[in-house]
Amino acid sequence: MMQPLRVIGLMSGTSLDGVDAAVIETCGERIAWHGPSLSLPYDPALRARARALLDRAATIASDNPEVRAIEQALTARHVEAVQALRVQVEAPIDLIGFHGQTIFHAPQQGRTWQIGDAARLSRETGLAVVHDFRSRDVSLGGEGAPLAPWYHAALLQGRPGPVAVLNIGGVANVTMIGADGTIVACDTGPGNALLDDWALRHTGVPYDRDGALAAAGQVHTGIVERLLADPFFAQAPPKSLDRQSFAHALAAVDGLSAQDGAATLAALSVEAVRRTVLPEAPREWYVCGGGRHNPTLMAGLRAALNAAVAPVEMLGWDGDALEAECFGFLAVRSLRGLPLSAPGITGAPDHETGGRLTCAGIASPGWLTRVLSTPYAGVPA
Ligand SMILES: Nc1ncnc2c1ncn2[C@@H]1O[C@H](COP(=O)(O)OP(=O)(O)OP(=O)(O)O)[C@@H](O)[C@H]1O
Ligand SMILES: CC(=O)N[C@H]1[C@@H]2OC[C@@H](O2)[C@@H](O)[C@@H]1O[C@H](C)C(=O)O
Repeated sequence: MMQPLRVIGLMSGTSLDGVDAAVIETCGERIAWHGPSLSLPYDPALRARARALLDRAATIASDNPEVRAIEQALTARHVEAVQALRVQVEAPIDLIGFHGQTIFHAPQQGRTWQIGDAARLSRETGLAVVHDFRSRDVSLGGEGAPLAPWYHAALLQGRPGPVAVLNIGGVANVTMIGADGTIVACDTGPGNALLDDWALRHTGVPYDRDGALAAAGQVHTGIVERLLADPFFAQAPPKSLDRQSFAHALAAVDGLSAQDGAATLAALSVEAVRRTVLPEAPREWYVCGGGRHNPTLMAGLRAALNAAVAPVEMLGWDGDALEAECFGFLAVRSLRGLPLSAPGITGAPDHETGGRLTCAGIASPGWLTRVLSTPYAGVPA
């Protein structure tokens, strides 16, 4: 068994609220230690600039000066996150897993785009960086997302299925571990993104804090049903979404009161989860991501799913750090050539690895040889 590496995982999700960073010790198959974590918010101006990119990312060139300027500003925030976390850990860090900021995701066009300057991150921290986790999967015909399932499976090891982990970020995604350990995963639909955009427009606050707006409104079920008629919802996994895939839902609720619009968008997110086509009905749903802080979404899920629904804290996990930890875990898997995806997860043709290593300005670390020569012990049960 390989000695675990001490890794900082960095995730900046589709909510565009900031960078989550977490320390994890792992060999890429098991988790030896969950270290400290933190979140560094983007300032509102940076968030607004990044948000503005999303609507035009499909047609912008990769060397567009605004993209590159935002990329540098985001990278600087990631460097700060690493430095802030490092002072909390006495022992040295071996590696960084750097997701980057997704600004466009269209696997059917062979394209997924995460911005972030891995070479700068490596140079300014003096650490090796694994990044670009999704593009190999997409180039092989996979969805490139979700990639958290191997981490969810490692966390759930030994827990009898069928059990589901639901991440409610800007987009929501589920991992289901079946009774025989089979992993099936996909994005379920919008998570918080539509609610965030709606709340910003109507209240000036970029999210529906504690679900208060939605709780005070009426669900317009006709609109929810019309939106759910989109073939995405009846499609079996694998499938994934861009943050903007359901931006037209905002137009569908236009004209409703702030409360009714929020209630209707929250119901869309919940109903999309309920209708997700899974091979087995999970008996337990464990929820991570910012959406678990929204009591209206959580109450909706409890009412809609014929199963136990609880935040992942019930299992002793940290639902705000989970995705950042995940990219630390996947960084080690990438170094070892272990799968990041699989046919039942992203629709990749086989168990596929991915990610790229960037070491800018640091000597070849001794542990790298050790990692690369450690045989893979097998697919985690
Ligand atoms: N107290 C709260 N009440 C309601 N919503 C909340 C609360 N706290 C966080 N959220 C929601 O969680 C979001 C942030 O969630 P999270 O950090 O999981 O998203 P992300 O990682 O950016 O997304 P993704 O998983 O899609 O990449 C906020 O934008 C907001 O919508
Ligand atoms: C393309 C992309 O960045 N997708 C994200 C997004 O945010 C949630 C959902 O959509 C999920 O598919 C994925 O992130 C998680 C961490 C994943 O890959 O598992």
